[in-house]
Amino acid sequence: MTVTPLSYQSGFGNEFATEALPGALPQGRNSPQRAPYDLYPELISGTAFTAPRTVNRRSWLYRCRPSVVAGRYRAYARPWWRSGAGAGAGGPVAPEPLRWHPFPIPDEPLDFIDGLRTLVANGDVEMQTGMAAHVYLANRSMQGRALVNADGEMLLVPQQGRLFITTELGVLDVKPGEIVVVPRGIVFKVDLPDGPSRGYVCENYGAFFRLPELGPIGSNGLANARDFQTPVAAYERGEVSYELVKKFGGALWSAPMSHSPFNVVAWHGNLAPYKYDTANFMTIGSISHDHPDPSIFTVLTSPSDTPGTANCDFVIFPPRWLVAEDTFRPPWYHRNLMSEFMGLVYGQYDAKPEGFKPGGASLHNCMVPHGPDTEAFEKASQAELQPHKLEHTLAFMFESRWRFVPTDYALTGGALDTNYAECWQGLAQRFKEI
Ligand SMILES: O=C(O)Cc1cc(O)ccc1O
Ligand SMILES: [Fe+2]
Repeated sequence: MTVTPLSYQSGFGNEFATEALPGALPQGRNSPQRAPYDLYPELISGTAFTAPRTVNRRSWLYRCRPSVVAGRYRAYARPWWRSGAGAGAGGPVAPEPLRWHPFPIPDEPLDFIDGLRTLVANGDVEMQTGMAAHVYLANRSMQGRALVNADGEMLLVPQQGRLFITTELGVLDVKPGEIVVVPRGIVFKVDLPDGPSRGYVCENYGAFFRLPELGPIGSNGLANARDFQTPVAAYERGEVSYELVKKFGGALWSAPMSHSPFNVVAWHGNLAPYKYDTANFMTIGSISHDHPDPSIFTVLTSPSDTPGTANCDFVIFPPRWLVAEDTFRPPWYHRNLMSEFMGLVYGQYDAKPEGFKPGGASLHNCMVPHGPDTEAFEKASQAELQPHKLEHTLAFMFESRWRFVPTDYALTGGALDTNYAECWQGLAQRFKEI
């Protein structure tokens, strides 16, 4: 790679333009008869050509060889990476809340691809709807291989260990607390500079993630566009052989390449990977009374065809001040239409201070009742309501309009907390008719 130290372009969905060699980006046209440095122009579109301008995404890549130069694909069986509502064993999904202890990172050599385990999924990759939530449990960098996902965009939430991500469009260094999104169809590889690493992945089969509308909040707030960081062009020199692993139609495939797929010398456009530091999230909350809906914590949303009812919302619960008066401050008890998958990057989550651990997960599907555990209820209903800062904590939620189906790995892989529902059984009747 030619770029050290890493630099980024700022903004969300901009018309970015970047070249690793001076003059490599054609000016005034996209596909000149001969491009500078005899590079091949190549288009990647992330939306239909005719998608409305505001949601149209495409980029022009100027590369040493076009992507079509690759060997034949063979099936690459990886049973842990599952797709869509058929991801489970096939039986009905019990209407139970589920929780998982932290997923242990195995000792056997596993890179990001082989260490990926699907926990829950919904929708259908063929219909471009729904999503999967995975964990990755990896202990070595992807050596001589690259990954490309035709089924969806990949939102990575590192929980332990930094990720050094090489993409066709440049490189990103992502630490826990930050997230990274690689669009559908962009080739990437994951190196692990910190050794054994764990994190969560949202594989979004639906509409690409975008910033939520701000409504009465106004023109600033939540995740601000300028805090998103997209890499500058960087390319690998020389004839290095690669294995290209492709997710396509719910299955994995592998093809040999006699050169690096990371051979893009310049690019421009608005379809690009980006990272975001959740520390920059401008959190909004109640400064009078009551616990607001968690939609105020939406970082990114993938809409569905029904307005306001997301294919997937990516929501964070970051450090913040709690100041609401005469208010039960943790989440209320609730049953929701939307299905909720949660993970914890670090610290404690206020509704489940003990049982929900960093590196673990929970699932509350459509209309499955849940809320603070007994201990959290006792504490919060008696606490003296001073301004209080929730510190050193970062939980998140992938929330979807479609019910999640847990996989075999999720149910029988050893991390399931079989006593989860016990955490509410101490909620005795307190009602007294006077
Ligand atoms: O269930 C959860 O812990 C997530 C959540 C948090 C909150 O503050 C309100 C609703 C909600 O689903
Ligand atoms: Fe909830």
